[in-house]
Amino acid sequence: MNLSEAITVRRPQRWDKPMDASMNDADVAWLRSREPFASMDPKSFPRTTPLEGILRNDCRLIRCEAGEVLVREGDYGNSAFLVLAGSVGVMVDSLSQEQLGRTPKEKLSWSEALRRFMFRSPVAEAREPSQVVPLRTNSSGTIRTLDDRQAIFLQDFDLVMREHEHVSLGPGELFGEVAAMYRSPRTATVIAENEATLLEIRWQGLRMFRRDKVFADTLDAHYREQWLPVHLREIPLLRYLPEVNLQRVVDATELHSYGRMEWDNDYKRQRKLPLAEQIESEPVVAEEGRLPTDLIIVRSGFGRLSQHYGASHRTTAYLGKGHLFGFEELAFNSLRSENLPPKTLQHSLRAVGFLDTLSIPAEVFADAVLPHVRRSELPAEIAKLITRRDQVATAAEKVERRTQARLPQSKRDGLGDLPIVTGVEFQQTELLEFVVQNRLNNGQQAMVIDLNRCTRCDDCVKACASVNDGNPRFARQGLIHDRLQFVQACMHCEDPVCMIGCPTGSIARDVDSGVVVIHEPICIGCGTCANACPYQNIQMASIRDRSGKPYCDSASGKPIIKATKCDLCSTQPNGPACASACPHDALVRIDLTESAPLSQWLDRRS
Ligand SMILES: Nc1ncnc2c1ncn2[C@@H]1O[C@@H]2COP(=O)(O)O[C@H]2[C@H]1O
Repeated sequence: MNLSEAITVRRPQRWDKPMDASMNDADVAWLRSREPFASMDPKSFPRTTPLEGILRNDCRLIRCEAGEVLVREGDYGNSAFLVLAGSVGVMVDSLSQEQLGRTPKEKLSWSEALRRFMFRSPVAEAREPSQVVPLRTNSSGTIRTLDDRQAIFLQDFDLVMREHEHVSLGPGELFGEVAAMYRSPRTATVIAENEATLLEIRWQGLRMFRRDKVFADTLDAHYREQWLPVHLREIPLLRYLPEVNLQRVVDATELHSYGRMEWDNDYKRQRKLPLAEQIESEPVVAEEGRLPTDLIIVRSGFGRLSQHYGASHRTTAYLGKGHLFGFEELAFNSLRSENLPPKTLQHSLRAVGFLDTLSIPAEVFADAVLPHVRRSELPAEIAKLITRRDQVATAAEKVERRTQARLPQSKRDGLGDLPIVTGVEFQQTELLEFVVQNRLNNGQQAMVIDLNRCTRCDDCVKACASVNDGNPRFARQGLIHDRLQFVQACMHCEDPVCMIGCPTGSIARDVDSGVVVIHEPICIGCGTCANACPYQNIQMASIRDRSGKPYCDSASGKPIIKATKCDLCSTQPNGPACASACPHDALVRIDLTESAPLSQWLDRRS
């Protein structure tokens, strides 16, 4: 290429779009005079991202009023908040969905489902008035515009604060850092107790502030003390650990982050790369052939397991939240007899998009964790190894008692040479690679069609429309691999990017079922979720009444718009209409966050 003909443009910069364009020099100077920023050493920050720059571009000042719901338990969010003035209450007791303005989706009875079907409106996207705006009962929240924001308020705020235990946070205290740093659901609802000023810090800024050692250490110590024990206890392997052992694990665990949290922005570009290049571009967490040094637990994000295959790599499985890496190798190494060489890692682990891990050092794993893992939770080969070792030990004790002679060590451990299968055996490598490449492994309820059986009758689409206001929540289209079509319908993702930034908490995950639903009365139609969904599985729809008249906003005269998507027919007595309507058993809703369900489904059909 002749460079003299090139068109030179300024490459987009990280701070081209500040979080709050109205943040000015005076605001930044004022913030710099307050803690924790006053004590931060500007020299800790690189020239390209100075402290003042982070304050100006990654933060915004928010004024809130008593009763405003600032974050809701269970939501996803990517910012934290520093209290500058006033106070907020962190609700120790969970508030009900109704108190947060959401209407729980309850299953309809068969008769009610039938009645609704019979009397459904001929108008597409028809809604009753109660579905358009929140019911103004005493317990529901109301939406108000505050400055340029849509804020949701608790109506019976005084009563809620009196009746529910809460912790008050005042000036200088930070909240919302758990979800912002670790991409996990909000652990509590936080409400403004009075008129308060907050500094909202988006996660990129929060990570940059960690350049200041005191700030980073404070944040880490707080996480380690308050949240790490909770997160570790959620991992099945550590469920039965005595308290003292858990504390040992807490003290020794290291936290690591790989890749970029905004994976959703990158993946469309990356998936066009040839596979080898794609894999090479992924940050390596642990490498095949090396000795395992830690048990790695996926805290959030996604990982790819691969093995060398000729000059390239072959994907063998993918990992998601809660999955373990290196377990079998570490267990083998700690149980093996001395005459056997230690096992090296059978796979490499790479971050796909972003990956947050917890690493438990090998010796802590061997001493404090492995002895307390239930046999039923161990891989069969490892359980066998332990059983054989215990049998030998018991036999040795008997012999010892009888003969008073000591059994030689080599003999006692001599049954360790059992075959150990490490990692996940997988034949459908190309399918796995396709799933990871297109980040379909984010889907907990992906819609997959077996094209060998599908006759294109569209009964699935028609069934969806019949239970969804005359408008199907998907079209029979989507990525195809071999005989499988991965349909563009909400997958109820493990990492629900769509839920980040919803200003009213309208899009939320049902705690029991894991289904991501939109609570329409509090949806303000801003489109944040639809823009954020990396798979374009959310549509914005103008809504009407049963006679076909559009609803319009009384203040602006503009049509009322609502976000719509598949809700997995969570109110239907028979589950997802798409799957039940398929006359050819060609459509399935399937969990793609694990490799196994898809391969098992395919095995059953072949
Ligand atoms: N028991 C608690 N004491 C103080 N703050 C809490 C407590 N529980 C939760 N929080 C804060 O409330 C926030 C809710 O959102 P996050 O989970 O992102 O981060 C959480 C913490 O910052």
